[in-house]
Amino acid sequence: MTETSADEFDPAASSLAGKISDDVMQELLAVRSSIDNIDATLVYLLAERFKATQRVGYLKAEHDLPPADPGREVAQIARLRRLAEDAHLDPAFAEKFLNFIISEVIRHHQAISDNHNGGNSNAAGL
Ligand SMILES: O=C(O)C(=O)C[C@]1(C(=O)O)C=C[C@@H](O)C=C1
Repeated sequence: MTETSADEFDPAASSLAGKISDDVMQELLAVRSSIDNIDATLVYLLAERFKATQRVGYLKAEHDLPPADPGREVAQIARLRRLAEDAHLDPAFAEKFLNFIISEVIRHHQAISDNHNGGNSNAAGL
């Protein structure tokens, strides 16, 4: 089987090795195991989201629609802020995070559109 970068991951890697008690290190590693699972899930979720937005990007390019839809973004942000509050997550962080993702999506949409229109801009590597 081909070795992937995930196979090289050392879950016990730490700058704290040898500096803290074994008990504390064991507890830290146990919590980090959950963090690693959550981070992996985030990567898969983001990959799925970008697959979906790529379809939107092609649809928009084919129909000559602008990459950004500010009205949609306002609704999305208001919704995510409400969800964040319910989940006891800082709504300002949720908004910043969504804006960060959306700005990357818009960059991808722009690259798809430029490509579709015969340009050679390929900022998003698409
Ligand atoms: O739904 C769209 O129209 C998209 O292009 C997707 C998306 C998003 O990432 O959620 C990105 C850009 C738009 O401004 C709004 C939303």
